[in-house]
Amino acid sequence: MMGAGKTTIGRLLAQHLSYRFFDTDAVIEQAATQTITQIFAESGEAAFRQLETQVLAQLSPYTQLVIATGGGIVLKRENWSYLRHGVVVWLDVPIEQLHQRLQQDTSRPILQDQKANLKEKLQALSDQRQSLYAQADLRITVMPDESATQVAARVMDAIAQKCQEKSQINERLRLMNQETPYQIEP
Ligand SMILES: Nc1ncnc2c1ncn2[C@@H]1O[C@H](COP(=O)(O)OP(=O)(O)O)[C@@H](O)[C@H]1O
Ligand SMILES: O=C(O)C1=C[C@@H](OP(=O)(O)O)[C@@H](O)[C@H](O)C1
Ligand SMILES: [Mg+2]
Repeated sequence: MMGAGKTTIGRLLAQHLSYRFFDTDAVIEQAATQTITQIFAESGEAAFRQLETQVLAQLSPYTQLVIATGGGIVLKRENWSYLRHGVVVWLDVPIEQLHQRLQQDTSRPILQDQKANLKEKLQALSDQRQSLYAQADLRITVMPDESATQVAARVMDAIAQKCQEKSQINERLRLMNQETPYQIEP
């Protein structure tokens, strides 16, 4: 979700891993030489979503990078084929924290006309997207008082564990394929 910490924690993860870091919103802003707010105002959300897909498609084949996406990346089915090139992490942050973080924010156009009932808007967006966020490989439930550094450390551990599980499964599959096939008596 917006405000969950994707940009902040993504950058920390990249530093820790010595990977390159890209934020799809920042790449779009640089390429369009417009802010996200200007793109929404002048070209509309659909145009923004197209740019978002283009940027993700261009970044996804690369390895050794961390991509922080916008919270709406999950909305297009096509985006999932690109996201699946990597390990997808869902930072699940309580609405109360998102609300606190985004009250003064002016850079997220979807929230700007709803400031009076920001919490309701966030709750509605979260409800709409919950089943999509749940398609992530990893869900990190962030505690209200957890710092970005602490969250980044937990994401690192969870990714390491996920990779270990995957390599164990692959090793088991490899061994199974090596076994002599069962012979049926004539
Ligand atoms: N764990 C955290 N604890 C407190 N504030 C955070 C934490 N993670 C991010 N923030 C703050 O919340 C705001 C939104 O973070 P950001 O990384 O831009 O989120 P996103 O990219 O998911 O929208 C920023 O002001 C950031 O400093
Ligand atoms: O959730 C969304 O639909 C959006 C999230 C934003 O990014 P963050 O999630 O980094 O705030 C940005 O892409 C745009 O304002 C739309
Ligand atoms: Mg962001």
